[in-house]
Amino acid sequence: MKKHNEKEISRRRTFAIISHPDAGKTTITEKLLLFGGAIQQAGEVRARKAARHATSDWMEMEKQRGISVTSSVMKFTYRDFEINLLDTPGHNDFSEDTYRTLTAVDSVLMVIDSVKGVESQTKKLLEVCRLRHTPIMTFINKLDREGREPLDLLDDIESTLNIQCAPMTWPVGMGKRFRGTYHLYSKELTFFDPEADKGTGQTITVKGLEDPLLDELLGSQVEELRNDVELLEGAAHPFEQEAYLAGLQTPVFFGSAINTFGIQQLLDTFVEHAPAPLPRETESRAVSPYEEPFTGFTFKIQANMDPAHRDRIAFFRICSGKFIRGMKVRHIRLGREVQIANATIFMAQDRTNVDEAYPGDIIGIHNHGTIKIGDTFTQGEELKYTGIPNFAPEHFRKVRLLDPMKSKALEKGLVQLAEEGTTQVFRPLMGSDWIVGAVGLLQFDVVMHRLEHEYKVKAAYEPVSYVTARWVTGEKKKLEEFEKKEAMHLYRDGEGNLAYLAASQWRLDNTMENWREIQFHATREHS
Ligand SMILES: Nc1nc2c(ncn2[C@@H]2O[C@H](COP(=O)(O)OP(=O)(O)OP(=O)(O)O)[C@@H](O)[C@H]2O)c(=O)[nH]1
Repeated sequence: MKKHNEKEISRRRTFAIISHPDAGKTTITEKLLLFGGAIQQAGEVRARKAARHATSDWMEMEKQRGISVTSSVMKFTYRDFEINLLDTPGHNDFSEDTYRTLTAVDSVLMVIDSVKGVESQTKKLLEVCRLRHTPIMTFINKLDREGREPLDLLDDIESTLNIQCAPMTWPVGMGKRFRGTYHLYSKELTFFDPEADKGTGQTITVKGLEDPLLDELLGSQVEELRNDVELLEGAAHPFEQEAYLAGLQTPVFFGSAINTFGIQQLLDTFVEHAPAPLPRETESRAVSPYEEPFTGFTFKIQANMDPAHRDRIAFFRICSGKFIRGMKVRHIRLGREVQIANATIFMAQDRTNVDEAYPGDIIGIHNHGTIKIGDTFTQGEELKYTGIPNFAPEHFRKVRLLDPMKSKALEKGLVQLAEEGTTQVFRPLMGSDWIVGAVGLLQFDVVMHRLEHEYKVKAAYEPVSYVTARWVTGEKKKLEEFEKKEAMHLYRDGEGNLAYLAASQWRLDNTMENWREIQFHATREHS
């Protein structure tokens, strides 16, 4: 098969950073952008983020919507590579979008705080990567602080996340005694020097660990390094590109992001080893990025700046072919030809109109609610990309309508907001109160605010005792029986799919145990 656009595709890297809040994601993003020349000084990303988080009040956040759109995708170049870094909202704005973004990347960078080890949010995000065998590169951050023993950290990653570690660099000391890292493959010793440009002092290549030059350079700390590396032989794995690409092994780097130390090593290995855009599955076949016809899918919808217009931006991942402004494409779900006259590409600093784009790139398509998450666009072929699911919510609220005359408007608002994908809505089989479910708590405030301002509906939340949900499917008769017996806990989501809500994990496990013929799903593909 002829490889179309080969040069452009092979130099693209599309990835996201996964980490627990405070591990250093923003700091690393900033340093990566500095290397890419996309920002001139450290602090720019943080300033934008601070503006976004200055208040948890949604009114304020709404003013900042433009900012969150721009920082959702950051495109920059490094050496000859075109890099798309997709933001995974953390803290307050953690939502289903955070999970779904991971379905649109080709690899991820996992950041671990050396003091804290593997933390809960990292674990959750990694589970999502596992669904697609996404390749993972690891950066262990904050070596300038007294953290856990490096061997202990590798053990934590291996056992908690069930992935092999292949250390690429190894730290010499930590905290006040942090001297730098030794590269296990290039045999380079790189000195940490917080005073130097980019936190990095001299780099000296030695002949190996036994080289007496190391004794001279490291003094008494050389034994520590030798002992650690000897222990590594039994405890860790040599780097294997295939195992990394299969998501079975993660290459590990050590550094200090705030001091820019270790970032360039990481970035160089990343562009050289991380995968270029990969083939993607559709319901009928896998599509290679090198195919000539243009195809791709939507993974995120964001309401635009002006709430009065219900204008939305669909974040669209290109999977094959070449995008050219003004091109006609087929919107598969609607079975309609549409012209994409106006798309946006997200540069690290701002948004610009895009004239052409390639697989791996993310473009923003303006629309008035016609595009939904998971929608496929092609140049004619009937394809539907898979693997862009909804994720089961973890928080729930009952919605109480304050003006009974507005029940239609409430329904419309809840369903439309759910279509944007950060919340889900559930209508009970018995009773009439809607339930909103979300992966992150801030989304509840967002829904209330938008119901009031965009749909003119006044409502309030009431607590409800659910903690988890599963979509259920099964053979017709069994499902009817299940519906009858469990009706109190059964709901239909915005698209009419049956879902079971449970008040505890124990309750869910128990129900699953009792209803073995019913299938319970933690994710649901878009119809
Ligand atoms: N000592 C030390 N502190 C660091 C390092 N990297 C980041 N930090 C600090 O750790 C804190 C969190 O860093 P961020 O980059 O904001 O972390 P984040 O993961 O983006 O956090 P959220 O945006 O809250 O999710 C900040 O105070 C940073 O200055 C490092 O290498 N060493």
